[in-house]
Amino acid sequence: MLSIIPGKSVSQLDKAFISYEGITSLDLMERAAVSFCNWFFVHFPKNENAIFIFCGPGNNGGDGLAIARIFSKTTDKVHVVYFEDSENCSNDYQSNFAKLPKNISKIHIKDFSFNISKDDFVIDGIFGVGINRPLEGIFKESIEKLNRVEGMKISIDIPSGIPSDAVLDGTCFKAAYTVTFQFPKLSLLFPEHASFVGDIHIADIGIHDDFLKSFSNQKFLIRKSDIPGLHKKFHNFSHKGDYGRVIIIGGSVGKVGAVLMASKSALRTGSGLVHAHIPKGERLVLQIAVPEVMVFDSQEVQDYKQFDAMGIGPGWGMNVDISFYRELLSNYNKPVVIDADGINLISKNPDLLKLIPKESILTPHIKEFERLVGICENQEERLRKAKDLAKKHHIFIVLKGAFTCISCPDGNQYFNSTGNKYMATAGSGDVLTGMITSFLGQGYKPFNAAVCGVFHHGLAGELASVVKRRGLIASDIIDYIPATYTQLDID
Ligand SMILES: NC(=O)C1=CN([C@@H]2O[C@H](COP(=O)(O)OP(=O)(O)OC[C@H]3O[C@@H](n4cnc5c(N)ncnc54)[C@H](O)[C@@H]3O)[C@@H](O)[C@H]2O)[C@@H](O)CC1
Ligand SMILES: Nc1ncnc2c1ncn2[C@@H]1O[C@H](COP(=O)(O)OP(=O)(O)O)[C@@H](O)[C@H]1O
Ligand SMILES: [K+]
Repeated sequence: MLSIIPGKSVSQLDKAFISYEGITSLDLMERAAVSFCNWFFVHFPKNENAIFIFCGPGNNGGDGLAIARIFSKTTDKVHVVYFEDSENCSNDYQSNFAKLPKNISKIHIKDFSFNISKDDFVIDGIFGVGINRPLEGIFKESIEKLNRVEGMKISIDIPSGIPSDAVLDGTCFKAAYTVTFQFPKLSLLFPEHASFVGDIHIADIGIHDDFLKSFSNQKFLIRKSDIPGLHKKFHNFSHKGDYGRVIIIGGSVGKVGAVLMASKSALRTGSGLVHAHIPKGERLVLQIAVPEVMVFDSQEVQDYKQFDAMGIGPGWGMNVDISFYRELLSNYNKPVVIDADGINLISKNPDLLKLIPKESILTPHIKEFERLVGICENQEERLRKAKDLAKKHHIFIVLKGAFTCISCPDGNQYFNSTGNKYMATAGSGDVLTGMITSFLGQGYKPFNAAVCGVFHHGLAGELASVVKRRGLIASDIIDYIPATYTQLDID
């Protein structure tokens, strides 16, 4: 897992790393600039347009200057727009300013015309993680002007204005891309910043994972390379019992599709035996749609303990016999997955919270989460409350959305890196419920089930989006679950 370091620790990290590597801070800045340019050249291989690089007074501006120098080797159309005289800027800024070649034009921001055409590049090196107050004066005015001009806008490390760990207060540069160094800054993952951050690329500057870990703040990004090691291996003589017997409990008149999608997803994720518990009158449709699923109503299930895992809540409605739910949670002594109305019912009956088996996984979207913990001002507050809830009740909270966050009982928080906007469609949460339930039933530890669930779910969505784009529906995600095993080379 990739550690996410708080902004205030970045300079300590920097110092420790350069002394460990035996390099200077200027060398590290050069690595950052080279890494940025490598990304740029791959992304925009045929660039013949002007590149305007806006450099603030700190090391983010220093990065901008080093980038300008590298660009100037291949084009004469590089313009540095600066805010402060070099002697008032950081040391590494000054060194890079002194190294600027002659073919780069240097313009003070006050003399800049903001005459930028739509094919030009606007590179934002105004502020990085060192920002410590909302923008004012010339910085605010310039960024507001830049947000109005056309051009391909790219931020270095973080869009100028966003604090690295908190929610934006005031003005911010609006980037189409953010090329961030070594790890994503926490605030890049907040929904409030989506329209400023654009697409995120993590540029490697050679600080290895183990080194980062010692500066981590219990926050991590889940990467592709983390996933294979979390999967169980099954031998060639495995039988369906080894792959788990699970049940999805939910459905109500007109909402049985949610159970259908969750149970089909559990099958596609690898469950050996999938059962569905839905109201009696709704059985036929599910049986016809997914004949592999065994369908029951509550009278027919004698003992829920026979199941290796349960997924509770898809399409359940609020008209549920709460004493049945209470008994279900009280008598089952293994972790369960709770989603949708399973969560909403807990919000209405908070005494249920303490009955949830330890290490269970709750998968709320933002609204469901706020029903549970109260309205939150922003993502910062949601993350704080998710962490507290997970610790207090010894459960996992999977707060869904872009960069879904898994809060763990030990206080760690893991952000998913797969998925996309096309997955914002009815039923995609039911698919996730089925997938996590399936992994639990296959004997995965709850943490591994949650991480594999969100990662494979997002990856299935990405694969389906290649052909479906805005037309993607939740069933398409299910169809692509098997392909995620191929992608990750998991047999
Ligand atoms: N270890 C790393 O991650 C590396 C970081 N580097 C770069 O260094 C950046 C951080 O550099 P700095 O710490 O110099 O921070 P910044 O470049 O963000 O600038 C901080 C400076 O701006 C001033 N300032 C802060 N908020 C202001 C505001 N609202 N109005 C006016 N002035 C304000 C501060 O007093 C300080 O002088 C990173 O974002 C990244 O771009 C790279 O050079 C290389 C390695
Ligand atoms: N913009 C997005 N980027 C990445 N994933 C997304 C995005 N929007 C939605 N998702 C994912 O799709 C799923 C939606 O779940 P949910 O809101 O419960 O949908 P539903 O209630 O319709 O089933 C979640 O897993 C969420 O993380
Ligand atoms: K920036």
